[in-house]
Amino acid sequence: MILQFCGLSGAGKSTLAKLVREKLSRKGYIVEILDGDEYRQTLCCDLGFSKEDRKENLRRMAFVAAQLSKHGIITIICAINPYEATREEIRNAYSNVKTIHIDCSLATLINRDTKGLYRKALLPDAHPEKISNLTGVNDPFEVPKDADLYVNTDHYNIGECAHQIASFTEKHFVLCTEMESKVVTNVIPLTSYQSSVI
Ligand SMILES: Nc1ncnc2c1ncn2[C@@H]1O[C@H](COP(=O)(O)OS(=O)(=O)O)[C@@H](OP(=O)(O)O)[C@H]1O
Ligand SMILES: Nc1ncnc2c1ncn2[C@@H]1O[C@H](COP(=O)(O)OP(=O)(O)O)[C@@H](O)[C@H]1O
Repeated sequence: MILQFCGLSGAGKSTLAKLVREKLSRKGYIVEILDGDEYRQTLCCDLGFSKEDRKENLRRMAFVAAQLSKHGIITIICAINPYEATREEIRNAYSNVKTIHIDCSLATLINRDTKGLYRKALLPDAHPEKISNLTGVNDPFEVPKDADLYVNTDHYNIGECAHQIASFTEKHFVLCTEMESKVVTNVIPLTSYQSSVI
């Protein structure tokens, strides 16, 4: 299973992914997080923030996610993932992909500004520290029309949001042997999966 998060910087993707991993691990699930921040320092260190580069970033992350997902690992793609076409491409390319929109208002994000990115993006154009291409400020975010789950981190606290995602994941988790080809065979009930990993 692949959880394709999307949402603006600071919306809570990494925080919630870690908490969801913690909650699900306690129940015997194996969860891996592919974090955009980490991938951009390693596998995707050649990429910037143009539309094409973001698309390529997601393509690589989705490929890795699918490799892990084939083995029953719940894999969270934790990236801004701003374009509908890219999200759709990932949904079409791999099996059991769920899109989770981690939403938060820009006003709250500017207030949180955990990485100082919003301050820099909002500087005057000529300022030497000014950054461009910050999603939600000077780069687009296409709101998903058909997210499988919508989580609002303005209105719900961290614990409540993590609970919403973990419950959703448990409800939709199936372990298949032929994930990639979309031929869903040998669906193993969770109970036998859990007893085999514990
Ligand atoms: N324009 C710009 N300039 C500098 N830094 C930026 C910019 N946009 C994003 N970031 C930072 O990069 C982190 C990873 O981005 P992503 O890989 O998730 O982006 S994308 O999915 O490819 O659109 C992203 O991580 P998060 O803050 O966790 O979302 C940001 O810290
Ligand atoms: N309901 C919430 N869910 C997730 N994070 C929240 C929430 N409320 C406040 N926060 C805070 O917002 C920040 C989100 O940062 P982070 O998880 O790194 O976001 P992202 O990965 O989307 O860039 C953290 O400092 C976190 O404590």
